[in-house]
Amino acid sequence: MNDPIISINGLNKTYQGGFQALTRVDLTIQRGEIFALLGPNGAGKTTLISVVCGLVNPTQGEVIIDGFDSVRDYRQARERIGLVPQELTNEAFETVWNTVSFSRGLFGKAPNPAHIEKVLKSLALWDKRDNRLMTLSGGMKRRVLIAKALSHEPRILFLDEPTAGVDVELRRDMWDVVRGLRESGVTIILTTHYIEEAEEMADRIGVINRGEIVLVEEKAALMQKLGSKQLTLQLQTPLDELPEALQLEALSLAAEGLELVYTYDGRQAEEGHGIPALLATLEREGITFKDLHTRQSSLEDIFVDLVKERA
Ligand SMILES: Nc1ncnc2c1ncn2[C@@H]1O[C@H](COP(=O)(O)OP(=O)(O)OP(=O)(O)O)[C@@H](O)[C@H]1O
Repeated sequence: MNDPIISINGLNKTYQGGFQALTRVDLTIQRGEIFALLGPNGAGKTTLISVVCGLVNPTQGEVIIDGFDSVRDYRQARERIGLVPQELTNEAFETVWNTVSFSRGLFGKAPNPAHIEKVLKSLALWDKRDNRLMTLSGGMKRRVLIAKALSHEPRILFLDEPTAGVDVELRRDMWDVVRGLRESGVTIILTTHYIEEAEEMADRIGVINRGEIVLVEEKAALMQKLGSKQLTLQLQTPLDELPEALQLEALSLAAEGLELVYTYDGRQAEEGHGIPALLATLEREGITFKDLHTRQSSLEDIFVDLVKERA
């Protein structure tokens, strides 16, 4: 798949006062994907999104959105983007319908009640269209934010921490909503602190640290490449030490000799992880086990490692 909807080329951003928030950022977002941007606090996520949305000017470099330059062709570029912020601002007394319709007007688009109806229905807000925002639950308010961002029919949706501070159930609902949007052809870029969220939803993952993109990878490939796996065997009888045939770097004893732990990475898994050989050796050595389990390192482990390495 190579059909970029956003191309970010050689982007630098130095704020007034001299702080460099982005350094040589190159990034391509493909049409129709869900891209998750991860990074620790202050890494530059908001700055990057703000530049892409034309809210902050780049110091160097360019952003092309669906063929339009974010600075030179600001209006056309901006029109293609919906930005979902974290919080609703100051519209407590407005109704859902008016708020969402008004957002569309801000983009200079002619009213289109049929579109607003479609958006509200897709976000399960149709029954609430005449409610004032102050009477909505937290989850509904968040969906109103999405409805507002979709009101002008953007092709790209930025979600800034879409589930920050919401409970687990609501988070799952939100994930379903986002997946539904993607089905409808919207390209989605989300920032999140919840690695589980990226793991659950993203097609590709980008990690930004100290203003630099340190990694961009298909989620599946990332888990394969960087994730390690562990096989733990619970032995029938404890071992004081490993017999010579089992003295391998990847093997260790744990739980006072009652567990044999075998660690291998994704690449080894692809090449044949050596588990059959290990089991054969155990049998030859007369070592029996009563149970076994495997564990795979999560995206969270991978992320922490990556950011730590570069700190
Ligand atoms: N207007 C500004 N002027 C000067 N420095 C700024 C400005 N806005 C952001 N910064 C700095 O740029 C860096 C990146 O900030 P940014 O808000 O982009 O990070 P972030 O990754 O979104 O962080 P968080 O996850 O905490 O929201 C921070 O060090 C911040 O202090």
